[in-house]
Amino acid sequence: MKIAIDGPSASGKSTIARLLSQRLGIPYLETGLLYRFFGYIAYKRGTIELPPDELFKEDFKVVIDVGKTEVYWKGKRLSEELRGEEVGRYASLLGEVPAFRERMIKFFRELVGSSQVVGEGRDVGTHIFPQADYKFFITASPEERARRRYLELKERGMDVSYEDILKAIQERDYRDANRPLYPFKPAEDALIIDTTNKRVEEVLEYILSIIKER
Ligand SMILES: Nc1ncnc2c1ncn2[C@@H]1O[C@H](COP(=O)(O)OP(=O)(O)OP(=O)(O)O)[C@@H](O)[C@H]1O
Ligand SMILES: Nc1ccn([C@H]2C[C@H](O)[C@@H](COP(=O)(O)O)O2)c(=O)n1
Repeated sequence: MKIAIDGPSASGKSTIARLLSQRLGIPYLETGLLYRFFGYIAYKRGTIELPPDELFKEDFKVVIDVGKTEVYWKGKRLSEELRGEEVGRYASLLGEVPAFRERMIKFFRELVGSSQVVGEGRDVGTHIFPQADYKFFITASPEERARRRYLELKERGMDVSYEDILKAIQERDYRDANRPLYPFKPAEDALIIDTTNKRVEEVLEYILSIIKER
């Protein structure tokens, strides 16, 4: 079984996908983490003008398992290095490059093959696994998503402002949705779930009820 969970930044899709993976015992693929990894490489080099084939020559490894996706670079697991807004911005800018996105789609398909997966990101249900058995699009208002991201980064001890995060989210939403090729949008057959006024547990139980119904 393949489940696609897509949605905009800070909508809560990683939280839901990770919990769903654990409840179902199916490996979790956090595609945004790989975009963030290459965004990190581009950030360190100060440019996104990097051919996909050159980026993929990096010494990296991806491990997907129940409840987790891990990225290793030169043998070291990267985590906090990938979570900041600046790396996210570089990741988003790379996501605008069609050749890079096509290379990422190929990479994810080869990584998962015919195995079961809960795939989460922006284009899992539209392009990575269009034949997924279930497709959910998790969203929330920009203000609520900024609030969630603000609380998340503050809990990590980062000195951030709600206003800056809201602006970054709105800019990224606009950029992701207005890409000439591969614009960010829900799959036509995705079930859209607005979580603005919903708790994580409510969203998870609702999704599980949909999966168990079939
Ligand atoms: N329904 C919810 N209500 C309140 N907070 C939530 C909800 N869902 C997730 N959160 C919190 O919002 C923050 C962002 O969630 P998460 O990282 O899952 O979003 P995301 O869509 O994967 O973000 P991104 O794609 O930008 O990485 C986390 O701190 C998470 O605990
Ligand atoms: N499948 C994906 C996953 C992510 N991206 C881009 C878009 C985001 O701005 C950025 C970071 O992802 P996040 O950690 O916020 O999920 O990477 C994409 O274009 N396609």
